[in-house]
Amino acid sequence: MNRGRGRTTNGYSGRGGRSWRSGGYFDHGRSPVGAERHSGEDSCYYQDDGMSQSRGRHLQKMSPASGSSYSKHDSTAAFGYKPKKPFPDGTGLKWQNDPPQASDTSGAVLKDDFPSLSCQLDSKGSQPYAGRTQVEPLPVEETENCASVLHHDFSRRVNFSCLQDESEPSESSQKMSPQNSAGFGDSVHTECQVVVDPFDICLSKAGTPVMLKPSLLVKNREKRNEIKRSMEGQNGIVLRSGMVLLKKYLSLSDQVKIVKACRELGFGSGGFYQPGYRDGAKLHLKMMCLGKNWDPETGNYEDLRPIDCAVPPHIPREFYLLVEKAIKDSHALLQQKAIASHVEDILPWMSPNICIVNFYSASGRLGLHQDRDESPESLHKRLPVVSFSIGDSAEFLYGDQRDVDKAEKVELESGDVLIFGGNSRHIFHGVTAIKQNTAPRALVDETNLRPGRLNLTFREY
Ligand SMILES: O=C(O)CCC(=O)C(=O)O
Ligand SMILES: [Fe+2]
Repeated sequence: MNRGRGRTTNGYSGRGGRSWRSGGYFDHGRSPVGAERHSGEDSCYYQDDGMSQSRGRHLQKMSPASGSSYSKHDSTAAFGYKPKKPFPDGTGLKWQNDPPQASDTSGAVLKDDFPSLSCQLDSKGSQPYAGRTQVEPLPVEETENCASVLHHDFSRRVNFSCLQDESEPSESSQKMSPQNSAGFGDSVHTECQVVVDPFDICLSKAGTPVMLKPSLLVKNREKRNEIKRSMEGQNGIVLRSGMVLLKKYLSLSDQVKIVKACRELGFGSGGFYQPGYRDGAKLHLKMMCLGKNWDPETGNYEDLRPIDCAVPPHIPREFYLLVEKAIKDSHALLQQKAIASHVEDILPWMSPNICIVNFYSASGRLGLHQDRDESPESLHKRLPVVSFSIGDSAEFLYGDQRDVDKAEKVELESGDVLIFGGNSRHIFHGVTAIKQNTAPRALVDETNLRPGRLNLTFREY
C-alpha cells in the first residue's frame, strides 16, 4: 500500500502562523528560514527569530488538571488504553486493558511491564535539516529531499522528519471535513473534526505468529549483553555540563517492550499522526504525545489534541521507571567522575508528565531548536529532558548556538539515553540524519519495527 503518498491531507488548512514556532521546536527541517516552501506542505524548517527556535515560545499554563501532577506512582498511567482496532497483521493488543485493582496503587498490576506486541519501522536520512514533520503526500522526489519540502517554520520542537514510506498499509492520515478547513487553531478545541487514521510503527508480518513476549533469542542475547555490560561497567559519557549520554543503556528487551507499547498506544486514539499547520504545511514525521498534547501550531501543552479532540494516552508507568533509573544512574556517573558533590545542582531531578514520541523515517530530520515549551518553572529549574533512542541510529547535533557548523555531533544508537538539563537544558539540538539499517537485528526481528527511528523525549511540564 502506498503509505506516503496517498495520505491525505491532514486537513489543516490555512496557514497560520508561524511564528509560533519561532520558539522553536518544530523546526521543521530546520533549514534556514526562508527556504523554499512547498505549497502547503510542510515544513521541515526552521525559522530564526534571532533567539529561539524552540519548542517553546508560547509558553502557556496547563490547566490545573494537567499540571505537573503525574506522580511516579500514578498507576493509572498504564491502564485504560484500548486499541481502536486490531493491527493489520491481526495482532490485538494486550496492553493491560483491565483497570487496576484497588490494591494496585503503585501500578504493580503490570506483570510484564509492557504491552505485548510486535512491530517495525523505517528510516534513512538525507538532508540535514528537514524537520520532523510531514504531513501530506509529497511527490517522491520531494520527499526524498526534505530540504526541498520543508519550509515552514516549525521552529518549536518540530523540525520533523520527512517520513516517507511507500510500502505500508497503515499510515496515519488526517482528513478533515470541509467546514473544518479554515479554522484550525483559532481556538483551543474547536475543531475536532479531523479523522486521524491509525499509523502502525511496525510492519505487518502476515502469517507470522504474534509474539507476546520477547523471544528466547532476545532473552539469551540480552543475558550475554548484560554480562558484557557488567564486566565493562556502565558506558556513560558526560558530554558537557548537565548533558549525559548513557550508551546502549536500554536493554534489548526493554527496547522491544517500548516499541510494542508505542505501537499499541500509537495505533489508538491520540496515537501517531502527522502534525501540520493551519496553512496546510505538513510536518515530515509521525508524532504522538503522552500525558499532554503538545500542539505544534501554538507550542502549547493541552489536555486534548485540537485536531481531533483525542485525549493523549498516559505515559506507561514502566517508561517512567526507566526515566527515573536513567537519571539516578546519571547522578551516579557524575558522582563517580567527581564532577560534583551535589549532583542535582548539575542535573536536577525530574518527574516526567509529558512524553513526545516521534517516529523518523529514513529521511527524517529535526532542525536545531531548543525545547522550551515547558512551564517557566520547569525551564527555570532547568529540569532535564530525557531522550530514548530506539531503532536506526541518528546523527545528533547540539551546541550553544543555532549553528550547524559550530555544533557538536554525536551518534545516538538504539538503546542510548541522552539527558540534557542544568547548564545544557537550553542547548540547541537536532537530528541531521537517520542511518539506514543500523537498528539492532534482534530488535527488528522481534518487533518488525519499520525502518527508521523511534525517539521518546520525556519532560516535566
Ligand atoms: O530525536 C531526537 O533525538 C531529538 C528529539 C527532540 O529534540 C525533540 O523531540 O524535541
Ligand atoms: Fe528537542
